[in-house]
Amino acid sequence: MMRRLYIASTVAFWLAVFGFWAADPRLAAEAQPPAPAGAERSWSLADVARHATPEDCWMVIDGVVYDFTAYLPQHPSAPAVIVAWCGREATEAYRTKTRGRPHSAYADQLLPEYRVGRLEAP
Ligand code: HEM
Repeated sequence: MMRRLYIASTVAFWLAVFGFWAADPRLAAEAQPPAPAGAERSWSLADVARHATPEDCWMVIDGVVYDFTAYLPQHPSAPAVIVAWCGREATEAYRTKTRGRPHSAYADQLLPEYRVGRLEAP
């Protein structure tokens, strides 16, 4: 009788251990390797133009598409200065701040966080 109880509880223990292991979300993450670099999404200018409001603001800078919606409230200028570029190709505006002077290296470092893909080849 005790022997059966011992075997049953041992089996139950290891089943529980296996169950927690199999349910670990980190395993699911490992099962799906990150998308290869070439698999980044491409967007057309028409796609970008559909995100042209302060509540949904995409831009293209140097062929890269960014979603700056979350950044807009942090931008140091008057909102209108940057919002005017939502939904548009904004490389020149970014390079010159529309005032003939470039953004700082710090500003450049912020860009990758907002990247959502590349502009598709014409
Ligand atoms: C594309 C349209 C944009 C325009 C027209 C624009 C314009 C400006 C202006 C007028 C200023 C304040 C005046 C000055 O510092 O000279 C400024 C500052 C700044 N902007 Fe922008 N900006 C744009 C996009 C961005 C983006 C996308 C970022 C970063 C994600 C950014 C980051 C900053 C930062 C960090 C500053 C503080 C000064 C500096 O570090 O250069 N801006 N911008």
